[in-house]
Amino acid sequence: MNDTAAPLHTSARSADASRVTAWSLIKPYWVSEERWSAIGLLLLVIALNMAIVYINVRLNAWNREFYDALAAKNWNVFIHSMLEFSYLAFAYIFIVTTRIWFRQLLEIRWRTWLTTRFVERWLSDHAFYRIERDRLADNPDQRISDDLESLASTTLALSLDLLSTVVTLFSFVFILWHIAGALTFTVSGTVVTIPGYMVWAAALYALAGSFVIQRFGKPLVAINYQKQRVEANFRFFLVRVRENAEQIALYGGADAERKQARTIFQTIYDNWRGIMTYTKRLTIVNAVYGQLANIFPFFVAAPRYFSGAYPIGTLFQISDAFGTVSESFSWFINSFSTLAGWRATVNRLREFVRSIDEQHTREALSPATEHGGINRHLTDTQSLRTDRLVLALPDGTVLARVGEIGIDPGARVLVRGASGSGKSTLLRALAGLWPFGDGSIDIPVSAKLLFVPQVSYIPIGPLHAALAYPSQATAFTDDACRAALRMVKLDDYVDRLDEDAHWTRRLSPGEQQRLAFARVLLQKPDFVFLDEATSALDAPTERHVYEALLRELPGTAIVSVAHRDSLDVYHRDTILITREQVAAAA
Ligand SMILES: Nc1ncnc2c1ncn2[C@@H]1O[C@H](COP(=O)(O)OP(=O)(O)OP(=O)(O)O)[C@@H](O)[C@H]1O
Repeated sequence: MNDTAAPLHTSARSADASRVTAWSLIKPYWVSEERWSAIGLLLLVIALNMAIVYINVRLNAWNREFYDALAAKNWNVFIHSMLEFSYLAFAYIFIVTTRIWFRQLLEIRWRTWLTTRFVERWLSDHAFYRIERDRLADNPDQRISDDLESLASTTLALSLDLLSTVVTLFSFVFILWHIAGALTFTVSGTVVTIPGYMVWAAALYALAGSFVIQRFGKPLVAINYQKQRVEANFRFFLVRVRENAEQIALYGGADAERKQARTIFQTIYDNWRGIMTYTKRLTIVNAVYGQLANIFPFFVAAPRYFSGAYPIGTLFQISDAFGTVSESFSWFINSFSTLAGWRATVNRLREFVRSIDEQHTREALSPATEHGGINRHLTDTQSLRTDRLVLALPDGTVLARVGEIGIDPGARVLVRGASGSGKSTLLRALAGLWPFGDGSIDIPVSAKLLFVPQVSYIPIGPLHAALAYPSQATAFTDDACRAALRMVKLDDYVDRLDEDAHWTRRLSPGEQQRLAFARVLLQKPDFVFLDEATSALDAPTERHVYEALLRELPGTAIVSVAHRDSLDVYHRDTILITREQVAAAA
């Protein structure tokens, strides 16, 4: 539907041009109105990270002093080392705790910002509706809750760790280079000297490990992506069973649901087996790498130690520095699965943003909109009018030729037609949800339109809020709500406005339809469209609610879709919708 009358094909072209990158997901927060507090927190966390690196450097030097004191049986230096260790350890504990607190604070602030923006975009311009109708992206709920949480936390973790690692690496390479010295040996009579040989050994050791891990761990990216999807599908299935518990129970559908649960869970199982396979391989490589790391530095440093180049304290200091350097080099190795999960998250969010950006593309590329689709204009008139309106399906099949209709204020119009002829589709087009077809619709710009489907959405919460929906609960006084409830014969609920409940489960379908009528009475729209809104009511109650509507809202145009003749008396005009193929076949 083309509310602004901009041609559909223009939005399709601009959507094609949009490219979503990981950076375009990360950057907006850091240049937003919250940027100064965000950057301030980030700098604080970085400073605390640097303080930890500094303490690690001090602890490394402490190794030499401590082990040399042990070897020399020097009590005074030993005690001094112990004291030094105590205050270094205390500072370490304090800084690590403060750092995690500020990092988590930054995380939740970033996530809040992201979530607000994503929810806003998802709920704007009917994106949430198009995404479901055209199946543009699966499980938006998971992307907004899990993926955004993971984007904020993992991006921070990875980037802050990377920075600490680089600083640690430089500090310890410097230490290792100086304390371990050069290795000199003779090959076929030629004297070969390798300066800072322990650093090269650590780098080679880590790079070899990285290479092997890369090879073994790469498929984890795709498997992790798949994992989030299958988990979300299963959760969605369970929620649907929960939401439709009564219908399933009445149909005796537990067996069917059990089979379905098994089938969907099988995808989780298969995915998990894939994860197990690759985790096993990664664990073997990591374990070999980790175990070797314990002895490798001693092995490499041994020749110079045995030649008497340095005392035992320095050997331990070298071993500690070597461990830190190779650990820093191998940061990529240890972070591989985190990185894989992060990439999967980013890909899912990119796909989601693209589906929002390109939500109009599917409509624009549909054969049903090649002449511009249904154009909906807001005009300065009193009446709602259609001009050469044709309703079609997304594949271009013409559903019904509605042509010209006019609905004046206070009109009473009945929409009739066989099941599947396109009556609800006509209401969707009038509501701006259905662009497929041709022609135009003029809507009075200042008119309030209200659409009441056969099954109304009722939010979980206090009855007052459920009645006021989609307005805020405060929009209507308690007295107004009570009066509306009485008018639709919901007297039992008059004193329960503050009661919190899952009203869709609590109220019978007929009561839910009466609640929807009470909403109409409260909202007082200029045009109300009732799509089989009394299908669950008995004849006297149907009469009662329609009479209340006509009496209370005399100026409101009432358009009802109905199969039953009982509503004829409340309407003056009829629109007959005839399905095109049915007519042709006849
Ligand atoms: N998103 C969609 N994609 C393809 N076809 C659709 C879609 N939505 C509706 N239809 C088809 O459009 C036709 C008209 O549907 P609509 O709901 O307007 O019928 P209706 O006249 O209101 O029927 P009923 O009286 O049974 O409620 C149906 O055949 C339906 O299957």
